[in-house]
Amino acid sequence: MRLIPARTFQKSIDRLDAQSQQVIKTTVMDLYFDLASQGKPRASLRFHKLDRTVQDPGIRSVSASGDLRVILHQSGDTFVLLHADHHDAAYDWASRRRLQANPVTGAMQLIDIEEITQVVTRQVTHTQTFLFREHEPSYLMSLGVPEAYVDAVRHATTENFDTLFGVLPDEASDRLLALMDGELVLPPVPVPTGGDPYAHPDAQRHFRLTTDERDLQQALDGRWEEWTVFLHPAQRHLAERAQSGPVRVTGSAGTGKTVVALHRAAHLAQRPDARLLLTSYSRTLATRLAEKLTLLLPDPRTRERVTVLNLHRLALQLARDFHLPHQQLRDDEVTGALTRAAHTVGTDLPLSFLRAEWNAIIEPRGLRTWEDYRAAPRTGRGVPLGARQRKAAWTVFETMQADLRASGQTTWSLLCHDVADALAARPFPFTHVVADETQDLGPAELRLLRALTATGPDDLFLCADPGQRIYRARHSWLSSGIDVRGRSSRLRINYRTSREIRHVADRVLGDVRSEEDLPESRRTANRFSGPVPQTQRYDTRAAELAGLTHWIRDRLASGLRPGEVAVFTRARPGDRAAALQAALDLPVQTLEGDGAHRPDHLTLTTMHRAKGLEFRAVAISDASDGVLPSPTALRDTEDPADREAALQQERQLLYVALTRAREHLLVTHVGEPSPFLDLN
Ligand SMILES: Nc1ncnc2c1ncn2[C@@H]1O[C@H](COP(=O)(O)OP(=O)(O)OP(=O)(O)O)[C@@H](O)[C@H]1O
Repeated sequence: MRLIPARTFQKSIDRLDAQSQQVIKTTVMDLYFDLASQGKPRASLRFHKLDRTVQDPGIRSVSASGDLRVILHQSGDTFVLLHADHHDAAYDWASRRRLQANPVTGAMQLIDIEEITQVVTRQVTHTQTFLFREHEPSYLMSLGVPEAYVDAVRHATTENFDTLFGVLPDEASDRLLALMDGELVLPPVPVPTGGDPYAHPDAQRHFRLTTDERDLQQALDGRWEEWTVFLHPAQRHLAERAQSGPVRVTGSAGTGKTVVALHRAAHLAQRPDARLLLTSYSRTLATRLAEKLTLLLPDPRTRERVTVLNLHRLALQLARDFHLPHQQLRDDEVTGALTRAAHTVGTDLPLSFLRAEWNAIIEPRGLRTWEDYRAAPRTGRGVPLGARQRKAAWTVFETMQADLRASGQTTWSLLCHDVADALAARPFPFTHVVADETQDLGPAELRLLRALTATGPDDLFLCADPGQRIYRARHSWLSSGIDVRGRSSRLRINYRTSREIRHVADRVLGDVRSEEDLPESRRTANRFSGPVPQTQRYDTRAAELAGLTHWIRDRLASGLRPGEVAVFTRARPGDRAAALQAALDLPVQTLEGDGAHRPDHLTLTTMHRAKGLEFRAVAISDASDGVLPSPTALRDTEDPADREAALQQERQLLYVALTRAREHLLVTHVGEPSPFLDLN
């Protein structure tokens, strides 16, 4: 006997009130014990087939207390828990569902028949170019398209595929998107004759196969969040597959890259000799990763094999251990040091040029000698440099570096290079490195990551979205010794945001290029629809604050908790935190500390700190002309290439902020809107 919970079952229990949830849990455990011990449920559960209105003859109902019902499917001694709800709603749900194996892959699929009828009707009214018409039905089914949807898929057009992809199983949408990107998509291996339709990787996205009593109890206690158990086949493949070298996982915002990084870390940590680093950009993100990893690795002995630390802290820790200079200069202090060196040397090169050259070439690459600088390519720099000028510039940089060394000071990139150099003479601290948010790593950080573990199988696993690069200019990974060719994969199912929010964010972002300067496809399928994002103009800051307060109150009144709502600003929020706190009479957190999740706090923070996080409702405050792009970010960008890069980073920053929202999005501006919001 098997009792298999489906993803739909867990989602349905989540929607019930606490008391009903408890009743359902007790009923399911009773059912489990009855089936396991005597092969049939006790009479009081009123286990029975549903009437003729149901499309699938395998559908059954079980009575929990009162009018609560559990809908399940029986086939021989396999029982699948599908749904739980009050009587009428449960029966209505059941009347529209069919559980059937895909005729080509053999994987079990749950189908919503009414949805098909609606989608097919909508699809066939269109007469534009059909996207998948040339593909044979059997090929489409081999990609995971349920038989009942084949017709709709063959009628999909560039205008309506988005809605269709929202209702197809994720694995099918993912493969169809890959076809649209021009990839050769190989079907998954089908279930062998006589094999188990629930064991196929496609089915594991929807059904939890291994169920003993403890496992079932955990599911019922809500200890399996969807992302912990129901991985998409592409995510599972990436998390579990042995790799011959560095891997790059890419995907636009909300496509589950962090989830894959967590599962990859948990998978590698099963090896008894593993010493693994799981890292991300900021302290907040590392804290969140650590919280989530514990869900995947409840056994402390396995968990101990993983160090979760943001790269800054790790580098600083190693620099201290290795007795390297680690007192880091702030940006303005770097400018001061450069000004002093220029003065000592007596150059006539403009300071803005020297600063840009230091930022783009010398510091990130850790250039220490004239020979290295002379040989360094200046591709992408707008201002050409003659040999004499180059030598003159180097004299300034050399003087500055000598000054820094003499006073035990350094900069972030130089520190990374020093630590990487020191590691070369020591045993590798880690057997594997899994890193998230790596689009923001420059040459220095990449070199450090590379130096942390030996080159070889399963060494580096890097998740990145080039569209979310907000700290660094584009930089080739290959030139930093990280070769992911043949080991690069894209995730295409967006689990976070509504289709409406994604559309706005994608339009703000525009085209994106990869680390190696190749165009990046950003096609994704969203799993749900939501309210249309709003843009609101105000004439004064005070009116804007009042508008924001009103919007937040509405969200809270509609049932959202304070921890599910966030406001993001381009500049530091300053006294706005206190003003919002007073207006709403709620605690407000700015994420400047450890970044731990506080469900009773509203979040008000910068767009930069929003990176990697998510909220049900997000307001972007003061996205006004003159504020975004930030004039400070564009300062010292006389070189057109620098200016273009800075503008692109500001645009990507807005994209990051917009894509933190799951359901509700408000963008406000005081006076004219940011030019990035001009979407026509
Ligand atoms: N297989 C899955 N099933 C259900 N939910 C998932 C799955 N994978 C990811 N999610 C959910 O989707 C949301 C986005 O996931 P995640 O943060 O991993 O995306 P991301 O690609 O790292 O996003 P970003 O680049 O914007 O930070 C999270 O709420 C996560 O729990």
